[in-house]
Amino acid sequence: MLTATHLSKSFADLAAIRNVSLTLAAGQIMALVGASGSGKSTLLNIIAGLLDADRGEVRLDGGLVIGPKDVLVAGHPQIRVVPQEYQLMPNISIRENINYALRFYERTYRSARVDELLKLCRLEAVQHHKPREASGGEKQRTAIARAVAEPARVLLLDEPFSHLDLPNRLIIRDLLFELVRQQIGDQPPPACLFVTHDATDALSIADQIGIIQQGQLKQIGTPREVYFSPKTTYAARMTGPVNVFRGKHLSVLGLPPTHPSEAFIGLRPEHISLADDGPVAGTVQAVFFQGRQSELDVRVSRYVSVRLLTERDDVQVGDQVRIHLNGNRLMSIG
Ligand SMILES: Nc1ncnc2c1ncn2[C@@H]1O[C@H](COP(=O)(O)OP(=O)(O)OP(=O)(O)O)[C@@H](O)[C@H]1O
Repeated sequence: MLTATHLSKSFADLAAIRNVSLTLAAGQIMALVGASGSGKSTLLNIIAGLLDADRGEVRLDGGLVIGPKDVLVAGHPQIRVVPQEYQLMPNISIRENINYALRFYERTYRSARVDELLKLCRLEAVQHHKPREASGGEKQRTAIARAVAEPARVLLLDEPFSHLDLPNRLIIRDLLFELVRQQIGDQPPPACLFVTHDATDALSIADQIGIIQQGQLKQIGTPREVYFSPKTTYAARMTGPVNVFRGKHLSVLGLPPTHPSEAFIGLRPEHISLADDGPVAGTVQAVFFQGRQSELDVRVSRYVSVRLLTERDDVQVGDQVRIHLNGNRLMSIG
């Protein structure tokens, strides 16, 4: 069990991390989602024992994770970090990069373990390539293989999806999913924490999502809890497309006045539908094709437009449509 308690960290007069606490159990994946500059990397480095916190502490299974100022070599042997820039050794092959992490092990075991990791991380075909000959996805997978080569209790990843195309993002997602279920010998599976500014992958893979804003952990919950019950507009927007309007707009949207007029209300696009007998009329302003469905912008009054999802593919800009909003899915977001 990893626990961070009341962590704070300032750089000069900038409070980068403010009183953050979290817990993460073995075999669990947590994603910290936040905008650029919200403090994600700073928090990750403190948890890894690579940066000293000003206040608070990190413990792994009860033992203190000591910051760099009090140890000879920064970091914790059971906490592995996959940095954003991979930091592979450039002059040796992918196989040798992974092998290096196991250099203190006996040769036969080492070779078998490297083979296993190359297979798991789908790197067999490129194992003899140098990092510069590898794609971003392959480098990312090499960095992950290297990090988990020895059994670890915690795997920390900084923006593991950010530079990758969709197929590679899916490979990494599946790989992380597999890794936290893998037990080596009698060791428990690792806990995994990653930081990201894009919640798409986080929603599909994480057991817990934390929303970080200006150094504060504003909300923590399952992906469904945070997605469907965000506490703030920021949490709603960080986790996906959302319509945000005021209580006073409910009537123009065909809904009863259940909220104070200045209250912010959110409604996900999937909870608004085109319906021939819908109570609200509007004009289609934009159509964004997304494959299985399209996202439509529909203007319902001079001041109110909504975004909705439809599987219909016969709708065009300028069409007059009728819509239905699912009032049961309104989210109070402050
Ligand atoms: N070593 C440092 N010295 C001074 N300020 C720093 C240092 N490291 C981070 N900061 C500042 O702390 C804040 C949080 O930075 P951090 O890198 O943790 O954010 P982030 O959420 O990871 O951002 P990004 O998504 O852009 O990587 C930023 O305002 C940043 O400029």
